[in-house]
This record gives sequence, structure tokens and C-alpha cells, in this order.
Amino acid sequence: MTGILLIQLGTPDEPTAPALRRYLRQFLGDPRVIEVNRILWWFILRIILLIRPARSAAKYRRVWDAKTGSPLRYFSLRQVELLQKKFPNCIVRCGMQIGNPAVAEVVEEMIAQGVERLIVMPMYPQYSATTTASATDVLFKHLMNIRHVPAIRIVPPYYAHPAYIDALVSIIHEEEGKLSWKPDHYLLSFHGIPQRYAKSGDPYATHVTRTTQALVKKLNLTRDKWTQTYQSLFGREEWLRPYTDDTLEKLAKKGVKKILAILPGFTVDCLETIDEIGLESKEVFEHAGGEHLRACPCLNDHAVWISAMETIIREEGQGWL
Ligand SMILES: C=CC1=C(C)c2cc3[nH]c(cc4nc(cc5[nH]c(cc1n2)c(C)c5CCC(=O)O)C(CCC(=O)O)=C4C)c(C)c3C=C
Ligand SMILES: [Fe+2]
Ligand SMILES: [Fe+2]
Repeated sequence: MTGILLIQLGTPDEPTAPALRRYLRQFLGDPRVIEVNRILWWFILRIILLIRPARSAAKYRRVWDAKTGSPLRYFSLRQVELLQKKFPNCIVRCGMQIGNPAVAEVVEEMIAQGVERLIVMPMYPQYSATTTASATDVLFKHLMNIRHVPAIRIVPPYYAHPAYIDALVSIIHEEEGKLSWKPDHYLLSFHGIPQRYAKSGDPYATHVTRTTQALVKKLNLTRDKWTQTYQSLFGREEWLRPYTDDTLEKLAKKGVKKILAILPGFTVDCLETIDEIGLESKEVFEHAGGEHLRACPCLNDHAVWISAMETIIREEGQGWL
């Protein structure tokens, strides 16, 4: 049987300091994510794990839904549920790189259910070693302990895939229809990575540029109507520029009043979209003189995105589905 495995980053089990400590230890212990001397990092991480868990937990509490919990987990499971209907003869599952349900556990179950051909879709349209390669690392590490390893195909980065771009465009248009105001500027904000990683050969920034070009073309935006930025900096080194919050201040000071923030790199809403952009960056913009900033919802469980996922998976799964 063919199995379809979505790999998503993962989220804490609950919005508490102990759960965040476990989550951050695993996340920031990954040498794909933090490329510094291991011994030095071991000391720094111990200090980070004293302070950051409580601070991050407070932020997670703001996005945690009383019924459905973590938005990242909720929308990932919805994607599985809806995609399963598109592929009734396959097993569709989602595994998390960090936290639960863990990739290892999910793959184990899929193999036990008879999966001999596995299509893997990393939930990152733009490749970065920090995310995409880390996702496949988690899978391969687990498969090293297994006797009967399934045949595997991995969906390539889909940063400019027409189905992905069209899904973004539909959701943006739908969101514009709900606004009582017309955006005078579009901010395309992506999660950042350290500049050092990009200089060492991580193709992420190139993929981001390709997504941006395809998207603004489809949206028919003239050059003065959009800005592409990077958010979610971590630590002290230089990250890819321009930074989202600096840009929002500059735009407000130039007289831009109404911004629609689009987050094409995130396939599901999460802390970095709902809280960081929807609340924190909105405040930065308004404080600098802006009037409205709305974070456009991510692809989530929108029907156009589920169909786009189906298209992308069918392309990779030719002969298997
Ligand atoms: C050096 C640190 C980090 C790199 C590099 C990085 C890259 C990266 N991350 C995402 C997507 C997400 N990151 C999320 C949270 C998050 N990211 C980092 C650090 C780095 N990310 C931390 C420490 C955290 C935890 C939250 C916090 O304490 O600030 C999330 C949200 C998860 C959720 O549960 O909602 C996502 C999604 C991408 C796409 C990326 C590189 C391309
Ligand atoms: Fe991150
Ligand atoms: Fe953040």
C-alpha cells in the first residue's frame, strides 16, 4: 500500500514552561537549526532553557484555543483528514519533527499497517536545511532501525508551483473581500534564517524570491505596492534582511496606512503568524503611525490548498497512486 506522510515542524504539547522546555531543547539542540560549536552551544542552551520557556509559554497561551489547542497541530490534522478523502486507497498521516505525534511513531504505524511505498511531503514550500533537511533527517534516523524500509519519494520544494501560488492568491482575495478597508501595501513576510547559513549554500533565500516573484505577478501588484521581508529572528547574529518589524516602521513613517500581511512560507497558522505578525508586528506598525494591519490566514485547511496538495502529491506519486 502507498502511504502519504506530511512532515510538519511541531509544537509544544501544552502552553506551559515545562512543555516549552522540552520543545525548545529538542528544537534548539538540532545541529541543522543551530550551527555553532556543540560544546559552546551546550552551555548557551542551558541558559536559554532557564529563561525562554516561560516567556515563550506566555506567547503560546495567547494562540492556544480552548477546544482545539495548538493551531499548528489542529490545522495539520485537518489537512490529513481532508487529504485522506482525496486518497481513499492510501494511508495519509502527519508526523512532527519536534513533539507529538512524532514522525518516528507515525511511520512505525504506517509500516505496521502495510505501507511499502511512502510519499513524503515536507510542509515547507521553500527549502531550508533548518527545516526541510531536518524533517528528512528525523525520518531517516528512524528508518535506520527498521528492517523492512519502504520505498520512498520526497516531494521537492514547491515554492513556485502554480497550484501553491494559486491557492495563496485565492485565500488573499477571499481575505480582502472580508476587509472593510482596501490595503495600500502588501507585506510578504517569511521566517528568517541566519545570513551565515545562506552564504554557506542554503538555497532558502532564492526560493523565497521565486515565491515572491510568482505571487506578486499573479496578484498584479506594481513594484511600489509590495515589500518582501523576514521575521522571527533568534539570537544575535545577522539574519536575512530586510527585517519585518523595521520595514513596518519605515512604511508607516512613509505614510502607508493599511497593510495586508501575507505569510506564504507557513503552510499552517502558528505562533509566528497569529501572535508575532497578527499581534506584535501589528502593534509595531500602529505605534509608528499605521492604521490597519491584517495578517492574512495561512493555507490551513482551505479547500483550494487541499486540492493543491493533492496536485503536488499526485505529481510525485505517479505510478504509485
Ligand atoms: C536558529 C533558530 C531558528 C531557525 C533557523 C528557524 C527557522 C525556521 N523556523 C520555521 C518555522 C517555525 N518556527 C517556529 C517557532 C520557532 N522557531 C525558532 C527558532 C528558529 N527557527 C524557535 C526558538 C521557535 C519556538 C517559538 C519561540 O520560542 O519563539 C514555528 C511555530 C511553531 C508553533 O508551535 O506554532 C514555525 C512554524 C521556518 C519555516 C524556518 C526556516 C525557514
Ligand atoms: Fe522557527
Ligand atoms: Fe517568534
